[in-house]
Amino acid sequence: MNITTEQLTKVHPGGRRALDAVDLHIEGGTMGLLGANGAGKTTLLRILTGVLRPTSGRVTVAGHDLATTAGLTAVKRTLGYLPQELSLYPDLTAREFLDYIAVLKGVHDRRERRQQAEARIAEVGLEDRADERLGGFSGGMKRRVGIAQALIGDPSVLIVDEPTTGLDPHERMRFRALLAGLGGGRTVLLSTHILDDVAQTCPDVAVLTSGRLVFHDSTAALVSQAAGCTYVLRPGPMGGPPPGADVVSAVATPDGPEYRIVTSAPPAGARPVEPSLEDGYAALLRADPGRENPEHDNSEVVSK
Ligand SMILES: Nc1ncnc2c1ncn2[C@@H]1O[C@H](COP(=O)(O)OP(=O)(O)OP(=O)(O)O)[C@@H](O)[C@H]1O
Repeated sequence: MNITTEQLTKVHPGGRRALDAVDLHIEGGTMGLLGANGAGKTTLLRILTGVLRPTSGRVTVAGHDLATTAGLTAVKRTLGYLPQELSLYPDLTAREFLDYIAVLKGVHDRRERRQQAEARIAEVGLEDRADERLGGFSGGMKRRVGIAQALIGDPSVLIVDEPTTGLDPHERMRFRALLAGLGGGRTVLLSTHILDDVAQTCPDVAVLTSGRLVFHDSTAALVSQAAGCTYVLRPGPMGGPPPGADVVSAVATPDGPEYRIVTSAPPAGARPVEPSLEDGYAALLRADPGRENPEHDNSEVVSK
């Protein structure tokens, strides 16, 4: 199912231009959405889900125009959303909560609701815990319930906002495996700060910077942004990273720090290495003048 935005712009109350003429076309499959804090990711997701209205521009999901009441209703039926902050009722069991969400989504037949809840519980692997109260769930289990509620109605578009933030490494791995399994036949849009999540689950990726779409291509193409400019450097115990280079990581070694850098002017002794997604992302942002302050210049006066 495809999603298209044309010249999509959102100026929030107070004048913050969170999205600036974004033209985006997603044909299907799983796409990662990256960007610094305040880059506009959540604003974009909230517009796509119909929670927020754009200031200008057009959004269509599977050909339905979100600006029309009929289009909005059709899109809400075909779309599941896991927001950053999902309120779970601690006294409800997972099964009761999913039943409640199904009621909110308009599933009035009790037997159908039960079938929906069972199917989603199985899909996210919570069969053994479905009758426990949500208040006792771990962070990872809560995210599974979050995905399960988004899947009620078997939507063909799934939008997920920073689902692995705060999860421990094992929970994150399990969650990634779950997300990868949901992609078949669905369009999944995953917003995250965790580049590994994108590297592991998303064939395609888009990057927002200060509300502008600065990249949309395959994840491999983002990695290759750093081809020929990624190095490892050990400057010795007293040495620091070379000025002008982006330090992607620094490892403490007995001989002093080892820096992984992205630079077009490698210092003597720098060893070239194969780039990762982190390197590619750093290389992309190097070219962006607003990278030091993602909110630097996108305020404007809004006239009423
Ligand atoms: N309701 C609002 N009212 C006013 N400004 C807002 C509102 N929501 C977001 N903004 C501003 O719009 C910009 C984009 O915010 P948004 O939450 O979309 O970014 P983000 O990329 O999701 O950030 P993060 O990664 O920190 O969640 C920010 O400058 C933010 O402060």
